[in-house]
Amino acid sequence: MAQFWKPGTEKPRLVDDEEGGVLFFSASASSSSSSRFGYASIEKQRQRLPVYKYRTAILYLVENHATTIIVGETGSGKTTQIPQYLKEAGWAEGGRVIACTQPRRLAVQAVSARVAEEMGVTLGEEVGYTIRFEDLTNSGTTMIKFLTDGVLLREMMDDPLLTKYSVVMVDEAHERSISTDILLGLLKKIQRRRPDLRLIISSATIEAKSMSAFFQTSKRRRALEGEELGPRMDPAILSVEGRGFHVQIHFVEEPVQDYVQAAVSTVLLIHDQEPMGDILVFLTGQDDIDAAIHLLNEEAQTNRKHSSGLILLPLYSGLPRAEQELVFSPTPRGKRKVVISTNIAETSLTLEGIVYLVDSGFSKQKFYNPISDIENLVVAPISKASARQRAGRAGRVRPGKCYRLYTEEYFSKEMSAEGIPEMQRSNLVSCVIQLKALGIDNILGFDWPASPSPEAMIRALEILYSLGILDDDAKLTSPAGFQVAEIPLEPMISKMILSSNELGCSEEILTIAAVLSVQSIWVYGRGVHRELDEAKLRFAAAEGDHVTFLNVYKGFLQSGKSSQWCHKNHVNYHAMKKVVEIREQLRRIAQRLGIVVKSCERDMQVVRKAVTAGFFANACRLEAFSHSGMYKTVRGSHEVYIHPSSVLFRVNPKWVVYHSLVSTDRQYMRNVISIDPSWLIEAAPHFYQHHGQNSFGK
Ligand SMILES: Nc1ncnc2c1ncn2[C@@H]1O[C@H](COP(=O)(O)OP(=O)(O)OP(=O)(O)O)[C@@H](O)[C@H]1O
Repeated sequence: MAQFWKPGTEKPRLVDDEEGGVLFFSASASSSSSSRFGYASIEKQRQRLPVYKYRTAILYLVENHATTIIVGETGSGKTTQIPQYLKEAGWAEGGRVIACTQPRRLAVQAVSARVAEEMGVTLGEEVGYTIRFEDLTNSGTTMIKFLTDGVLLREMMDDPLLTKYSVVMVDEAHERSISTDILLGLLKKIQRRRPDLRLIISSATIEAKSMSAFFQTSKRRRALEGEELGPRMDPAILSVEGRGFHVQIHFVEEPVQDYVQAAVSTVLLIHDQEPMGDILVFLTGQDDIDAAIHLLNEEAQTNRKHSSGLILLPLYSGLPRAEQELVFSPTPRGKRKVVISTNIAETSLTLEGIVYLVDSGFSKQKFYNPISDIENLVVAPISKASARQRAGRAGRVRPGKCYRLYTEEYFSKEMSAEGIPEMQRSNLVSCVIQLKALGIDNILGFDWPASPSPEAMIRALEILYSLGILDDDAKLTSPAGFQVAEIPLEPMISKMILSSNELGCSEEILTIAAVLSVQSIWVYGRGVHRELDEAKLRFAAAEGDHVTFLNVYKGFLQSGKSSQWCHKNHVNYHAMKKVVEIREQLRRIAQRLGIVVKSCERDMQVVRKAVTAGFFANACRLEAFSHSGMYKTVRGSHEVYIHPSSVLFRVNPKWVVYHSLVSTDRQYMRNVISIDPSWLIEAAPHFYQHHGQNSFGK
């Protein structure tokens, strides 16, 4: 096992701040920084990385084993160096390509840019990348290609044996996203047919033994498949010792009550007391991030001394590219960047100026209950593996400090070692459709690194059947099933888009699909609830949130996509720009699938019908005698409520469908639209009749 960061001996204490009464860390001033970091040519920097000493060993193992598992500290050089070693050793000769997958798009772009820079080539030529909706590779010249694991799965639809790749490196495999797990299962299958293909599984925080067990093939099978002719089929494990720069770890002495407030206080404390260097803060989502930025801005207005020179940069997946890229730009002299991020920045990224890390200890995670068929996005504690990855964003080009907003005792005794694989806590509708599209019919018998529950599988099959995506033999229907598999969105959204074609409202539905693909188009902040509610009223539509989104989108376009307009209306400018980007991409895909992009003008009934056609499984009915706004889900009879952020909060129409649920003290429906129950039977007769709930008395 790799060595991990040791908690610092120096414990910060929480003390009362005299001026503001907020709680601060009391950490002593940092030791010298960057003594080891001076100017060095890129070649020298590469040779200094811990992985360099293992170059020969890595190449030997890859040559001789079908699968090599590499565990090495964060920042030791796995992602940027190994693909280059492979290329230098000839694995990209003869038109073959070395692939390196990442769970996240941002990491794909950042590491490919870095590798192109190290190799002194133009990004998109010898080194390229592909992410959803964007391909920066050259089929004639690209030798090293970075891509998301989801994109590699999509490539398998056209080329099931991935014939153009000589090596596939599945990086950050500890994340265990659904795509990573499907990919691992399929790569294992491909290996049997392609002894020339090599796999590398890498991470700083992976359980190498269990991964190795997954790739282990029995001796009998090895003999049958003629191992003596090819590489050894038993996986090799290599542990890369050594780390970049020291990161001092600090824990709070007492648990914090409010991690957003504590994160803000810590940023201000670092700014007050520590030498220059940028700060990276991990919170859970756009709402937390907006709240933290709001608090820091308030601080700037009331107490300039505290916060002058801070440049605040949010970072989350819903942010438009241009805004995301600001986090990579150099910090102006005399300033300090504060990047406030979700776990999008947790793995793989090197942000050069980062010296200080603030870890809230939480992230938003999906949890699915196949019995109730309810999937929630909840704020939940992270695992030790995540905490180590977060700390590892510092100490990459100079020494760093990591402030954990949880106690050392909690970390060592209560935090789980690894997260639960996404496969075991998600709705599997998207996963099943992907496997079906890849021709895997026996999904229950598929060789998974961690098996999903059969209940979740059966639920998914049933919903896909009701959506008209699978037929009686559980095969993709033609054309609907194949079309839905082509659209890189949740199948329910894809189905909504297909239905909008028949209903003549695809213009509107593409906008709604784009808005549902970003986290929120509203600006949330502490103390601005009333202003936000008033702003929402300006756009609110009696039909519900989806129609309200159309009003906001129209207003945004009419304003000439103005940021002032957004500011005035509490609309998130970044999110709206992202909506415009995604909508354009969806429009192109829709046209390719033969969908006629057409507006229904003011007929919102067809828009609601199209939403119902995709989301009928999320239908709910208001309890007749409930004054508290209690709904019951039509399938399963679970108690749910309209989220206060919805324009239908307190309006409580009798029948609604929702897009997603969030769970706090209750189960709340987010993005809700009112419907007529007769549309449910129209949209999914099987689904409701099957559940014996076809009596929709109005
Ligand atoms: N954009 C960059 N600017 C400056 N240095 C960089 C950059 N990207 C990488 N590096 C240097 O290369 C080192 C290795 O980075 P790399 O991403 O290969 O490590 P890794 O072992 O894959 O880390 P992780 O497990 O965190 O993904 C970093 O620690 C840093 O010193």
